Amino acid sequence: MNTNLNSLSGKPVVRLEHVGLRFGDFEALQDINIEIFQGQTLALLGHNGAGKSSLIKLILGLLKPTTGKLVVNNKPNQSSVNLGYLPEDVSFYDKLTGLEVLRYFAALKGINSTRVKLLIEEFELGYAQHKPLKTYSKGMKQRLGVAQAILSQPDILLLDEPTVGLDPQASQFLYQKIDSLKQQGCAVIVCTHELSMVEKHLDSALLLAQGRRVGSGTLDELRQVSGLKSQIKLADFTSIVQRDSFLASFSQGQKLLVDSDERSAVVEYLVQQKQCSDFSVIEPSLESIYHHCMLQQPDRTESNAVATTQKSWRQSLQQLLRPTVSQSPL
Ligand SMILES: Nc1ncnc2c1ncn2[C@@H]1O[C@H](COP(=O)(O)OP(=O)(O)OP(=O)(O)O)[C@@H](O)[C@H]1O
Repeated sequence: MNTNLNSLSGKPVVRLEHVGLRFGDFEALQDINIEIFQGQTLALLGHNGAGKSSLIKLILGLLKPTTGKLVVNNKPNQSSVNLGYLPEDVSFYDKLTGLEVLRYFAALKGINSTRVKLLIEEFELGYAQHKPLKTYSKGMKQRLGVAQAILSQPDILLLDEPTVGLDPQASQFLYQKIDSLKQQGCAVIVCTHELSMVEKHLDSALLLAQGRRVGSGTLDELRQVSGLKSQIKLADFTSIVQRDSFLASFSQGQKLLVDSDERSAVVEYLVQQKQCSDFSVIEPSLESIYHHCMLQQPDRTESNAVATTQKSWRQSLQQLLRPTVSQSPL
């Protein structure tokens, strides 16, 4: 199945058709079909070992697909594409200063010093630019890492866990930068486990489990496909539901639970009923969609001798979620 990640405008800059990747006997990725668009952010999600970093390395050209076809920016190979990359564990030589690091990468890429100065300012590193990296905090190093990744003003930016270990403000800062790059037409691919943070910034998501696609699309598309219900909270729930049989038919606990295709009709009804105007709608979060998609997967680990850890991952997730999922789909 071809997963056109969304129907938003923009040019596809990355296309994978039936892409598979093997390491010896181990299938790290299987039958991945995606298109990634200019000016959009794709969140790449999945458990540890799902294949996210491998997919990023395929797009970068650091790995070659074992099967299928991968086209990046309509070019025959990635060496002629302007790509930016922040690896998972970014580490620079820590005796160099921030400025020296950026100058070094700029020289490698033939970029002038004006761009370096601009990025130092933009990433708020001016006060520390002459200090060695061993004195930098995690947040400063990540800001420097992202500045390095966008030195060449890439068409495609790949960020492998850019906000891991960062405080909420530092993460927010990086996501604001990512948003502004995307507005300039860059296609951004972010691999992360921080679902609530990325949820506010993504245009689409690809969910992987054990190397397979288990969900993809915009948040709305993922909500629709998951079948998870939205919650509607009413200020005066009990008295309203007691006198309204239509609303009562959706009630569960102290809230209304509605399918995505019922939501707008129920909201419209509430707006028309003047006594029920004080309400809020809570849609299924990316995190709940993620857990739902993961739990829908058949356990294929018996057939894959290398995947013992993935099996234990699945068991712990089931244990963790079983009570919540059985009480409420939200
Ligand atoms: N060079 C390699 N040789 C053999 N197996 C590999 C290699 N690189 C990755 N793998 C395996 O491929 C699978 C996918 O790894 P990958 O690093 O892509 O996962 P990931 O989703 O990025 O995980 P994490 O969230 O932990 O970073 C894992 O089982 C991993 O052990």
